[in-house]
Amino acid sequence: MTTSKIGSTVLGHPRIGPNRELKRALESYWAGRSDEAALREVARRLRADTWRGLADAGLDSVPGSTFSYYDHVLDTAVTFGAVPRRYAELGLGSLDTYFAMARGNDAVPPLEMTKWFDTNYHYLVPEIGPDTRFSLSDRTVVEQYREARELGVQTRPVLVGPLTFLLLSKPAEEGFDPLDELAELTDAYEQLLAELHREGVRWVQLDEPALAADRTPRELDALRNTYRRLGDLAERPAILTACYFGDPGEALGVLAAAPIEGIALDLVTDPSTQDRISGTPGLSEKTLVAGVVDGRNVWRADLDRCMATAATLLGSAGEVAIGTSCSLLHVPYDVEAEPNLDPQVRPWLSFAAQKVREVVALGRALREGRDVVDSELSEARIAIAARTEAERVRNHRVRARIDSLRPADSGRADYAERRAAQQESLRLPPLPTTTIGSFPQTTDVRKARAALRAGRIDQATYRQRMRDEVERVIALQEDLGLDVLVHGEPERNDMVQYFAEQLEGFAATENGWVQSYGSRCVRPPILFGDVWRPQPMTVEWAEHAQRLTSKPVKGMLTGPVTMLAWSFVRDDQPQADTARQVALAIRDEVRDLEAAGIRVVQVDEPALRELLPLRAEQRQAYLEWAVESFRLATSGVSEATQIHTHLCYSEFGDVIDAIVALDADVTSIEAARSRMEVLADLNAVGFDRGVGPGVYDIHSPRVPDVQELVDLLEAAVHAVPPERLWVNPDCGLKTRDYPQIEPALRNMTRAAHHLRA
Ligand SMILES: CN1c2c(nc(N)[nH]c2=O)NC[C@@H]1CNc1ccc(C(=O)N[C@@H](CCC(=O)N[C@@H](CCC(=O)N[C@@H](CCC(=O)O)C(=O)O)C(=O)O)C(=O)O)cc1
Ligand SMILES: N[C@@H](CCS)C(=O)O
Ligand SMILES: [Zn+2]
Repeated sequence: MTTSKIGSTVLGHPRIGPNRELKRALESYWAGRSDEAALREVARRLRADTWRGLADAGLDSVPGSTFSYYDHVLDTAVTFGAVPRRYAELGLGSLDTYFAMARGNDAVPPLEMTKWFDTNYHYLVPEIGPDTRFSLSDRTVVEQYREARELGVQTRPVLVGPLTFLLLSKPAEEGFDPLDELAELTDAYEQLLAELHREGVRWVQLDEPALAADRTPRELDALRNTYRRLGDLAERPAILTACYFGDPGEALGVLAAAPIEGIALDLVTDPSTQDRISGTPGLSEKTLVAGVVDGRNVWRADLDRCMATAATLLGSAGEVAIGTSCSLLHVPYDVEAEPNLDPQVRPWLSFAAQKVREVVALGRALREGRDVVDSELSEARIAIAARTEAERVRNHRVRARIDSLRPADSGRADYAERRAAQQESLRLPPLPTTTIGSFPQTTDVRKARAALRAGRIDQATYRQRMRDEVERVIALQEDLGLDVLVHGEPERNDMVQYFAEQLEGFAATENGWVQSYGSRCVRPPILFGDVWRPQPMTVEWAEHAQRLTSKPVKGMLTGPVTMLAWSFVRDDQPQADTARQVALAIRDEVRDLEAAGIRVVQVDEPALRELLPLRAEQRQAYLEWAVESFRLATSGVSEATQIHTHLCYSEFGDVIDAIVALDADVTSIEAARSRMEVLADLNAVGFDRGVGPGVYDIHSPRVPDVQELVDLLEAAVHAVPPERLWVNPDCGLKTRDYPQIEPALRNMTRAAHHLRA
């Protein structure tokens, strides 16, 4: 096989559309406002624009699978026939079967959704069982290659690699191991590779990010066997295996020894990857795609440093190509779409469009010499120097305050003392009922915010509408008989962005949308400098709500770890230092809430598990700063103030000790889908605080009936003494509608009253 060069490339691209065209088309189709043909047309246009844009920008190799109707892991499952029978039997067309797997419908719940490694993107978990018959069942990959070729663009199809696919899957039944099916799945990949070869595909990219996590000898053997088999196939495109989100460790040697043509490495996340390359035999014949441009953060690349890295690799591989560290899926489209960004910060940034240009410039510099891209190099140099030297980035008040912190600032009074003081202050019934914070973000609420942005209404009108919404939410909770109320968070566009917009050191974007799952997007704020809270951020809303009721209203804040996890964070200081600064800002807010008469404050940390390093050896250091920052944020109040925290996204096993160490008075935790198993895990580590295992899954529109809630609560009471048990949903209600949540919450309070009796 003669292998063409890769030169310069990106490993993947955003796909929601520069103006969220796909989001709108999907939601319109799901709501029955438009038909399949209209949706397919939007999709076709987005693909064409992306491929042409990448080719016109000068990338030597354009990734093919830059589009997905919902999720690329689901796409791979469908390609190879991993469609569980309950969806296939619905008798729907291919697109609606796909959406049934993604979203569920009246007849079936969706596949489980979970975090894509340590990112804020969520994928659908394939279910593999004895019934799964892998075969090349869907030829979208081939069709899209043809579609691009007709536009004059030669693309490199991208799929999730076979090992990562099975490692991310879950067994359809107990005792079944998806990895046992690797040989059959590899047959199906072989079939696809052969078809792609017949079409004229030159390179195919197989993503194996699972190699950035610890892998067992059995898994490494499976990797070896699979890539040997794929490599030995006579008629196939060249194979590029992409390892990203960290150092592939021993797996690099396995891949280097495999008969494949290329390996893409993430040279941003972990410095040890670069050191590993020179000591790895077998690379000298291969293409090495040096992932020197950060694919998941937004800082402008230091092109000189990237060039230096690429240059040191030149002797190690047959071809050194320039690439991004991972897919650009995790960054917004274009800095140019942000006219109102802070002008000082703007030149420091690079979104997908800018990153493509950086990769192209580096590719040319490596091939033709630095002179050909002299202006790009010097422009980058000026921006990097400006960012390094900017006084804006340092706030001396914050630094002095951090320096003066003492260990006592991260600890509260003894729990027994706190418990007594809180009982005295709150006088709650047994099994108190509450919610996690947000109530439905109705169209009216979002329209009011859009109107404010567009200048159609003024601040005062907007605020009055939000205050009216708070009144409705409080009245509803009174009517439902909940015990600890919330104001409902109507004024928040997002639980991270809302705070970032009010804190110094953060910049918010207007159009910097990044896909979180399916059609849902977020605009991660940009944390560029020392963090400072100029004034209270939530107090007036909590106070307003508290004035409307005699029940305690719970103040609602986002914790330091989650603020970092869901922002683009600075890369010029350790995350622990940044987290401490954010913690201080939250600490001040918690104290101000207390001073305003708020007796319960919840500090959400849903991303605690998400930021856990993929390699076990790095976890302890992370958990230490994560816990310390939460404690710093929450330890500034008296013992009578009850601190709650909330965690979602299950899989708490690896962070269970950290949950105890947070020292919150009450922890609400996702549990409905795992039938309360997390309670036993908490007991096993001696957790003795209040706990609210979520009793119903807010991710589904289904309304649970009283009996099933009673059953769940009975299971919970078996694991936790009733005086420690709280009753609440799994997570916030912002994505649901009132017709779903009213009966669900009513049933929840009824179930709690039943158990109390
Ligand atoms: C809990 N989750 C969150 C994560 N990350 C965050 N940063 N925030 C989170 O809450 N990660 C894990 C999970 C992921 N889950 C979700 C759930 C829901 C969404 C979601 O609904 N996103 C919204 C956008 C939210 C937002 O920013 N809203 C703004 C702007 C709204 C908007 O688009 N307005 C329209 C006009 C208004 C209209 O006509 O409706 C416009 O500008 O065109 C706001 O409310 O002001 C989404 O729509 O995707 C995300 C992650
Ligand atoms: N308080 C937030 C937490 C979501 S994880 C909410 O209720 O939406
Ligand atoms: Zn949650």
